[in-house]
Amino acid sequence: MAVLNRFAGARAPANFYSSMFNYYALWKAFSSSSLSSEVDLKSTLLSRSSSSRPDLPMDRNVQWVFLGCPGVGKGTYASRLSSLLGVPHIATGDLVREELSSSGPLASQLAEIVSQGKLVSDEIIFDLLSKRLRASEAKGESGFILDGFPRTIRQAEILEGVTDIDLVVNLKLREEALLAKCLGRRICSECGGNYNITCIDIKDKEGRPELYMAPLLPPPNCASKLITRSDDTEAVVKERLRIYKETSQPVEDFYRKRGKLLEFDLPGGIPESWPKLLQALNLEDLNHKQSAAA
Ligand SMILES: Nc1ncnc2c1ncn2[C@@H]1O[C@H](COP(=O)(O)OP(=O)(O)O)[C@@H](O)[C@H]1O
Repeated sequence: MAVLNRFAGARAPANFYSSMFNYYALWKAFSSSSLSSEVDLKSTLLSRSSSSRPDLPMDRNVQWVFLGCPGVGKGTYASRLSSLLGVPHIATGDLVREELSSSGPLASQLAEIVSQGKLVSDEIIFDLLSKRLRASEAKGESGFILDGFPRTIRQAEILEGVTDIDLVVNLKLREEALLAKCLGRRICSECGGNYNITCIDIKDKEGRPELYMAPLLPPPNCASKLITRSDDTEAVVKERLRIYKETSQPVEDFYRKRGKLLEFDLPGGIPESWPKLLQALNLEDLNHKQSAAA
């Protein structure tokens, strides 16, 4: 249970609450460019932390982050782990798409940014994330697995300043597979299920399979309702990959230096990768117990 104890060790460290003033000091460091939405995120996260006050012998749920290039499968694995651990899976890309499909005031601005593969401003992201965290708190949820956030060093610094992240899982996959996986991605317009019609089959020099990922085909009731994300075109995916390398890859180093990064090379599709990921996270027993109870 080494990894789980170290990272998922549910109890907040003893100095977590006494160091809140440091968080405030750190927060103030950003205040020259401070945005009201950042303040919202801070107060939301602090109020979530204070719901497990140190004088109450209460554990808190995991607070994890998933990093990785577009197409790597962050959503797939983060969502499976969130069901296993009983915490919400919060994907900022989903929050952006929900806002986009609403008739809210931000929709047209977001449509333009997303269609070019660019990053949305920190102000908008903090605002969407704060709202989402408040909604989950109102439902009595605690902990989270963040997917797609933080994506810049500034976002990482702000998050680090307002709450304790236990573990950052960095999913990695060969570059050749990423573009193909984005282009093969399909979503059921009715249930929101994620599928992939691409079969990745990369051979080594002797023609042996080096990376094989079977397609993830939809069940018959979703098959006629599949849609493609508007930003999953070749030109936009290439731009998202470029921006990831330039702006988001430094976030890996940020967490590596803090000893929070768990690198995970995907060995193949879900059948090969999921058990290995559970092993790396020391969650095999929990998975077995839940499967047996189901
Ligand atoms: N943390 C973030 N900061 C800025 N923009 C974001 C963030 N998360 C999502 N977005 C916006 O939403 C889009 C879709 O995000 P996501 O679904 O995570 O895509 P990807 O497949 O590229 O990881 C991004 O291209 C970006 O425009």
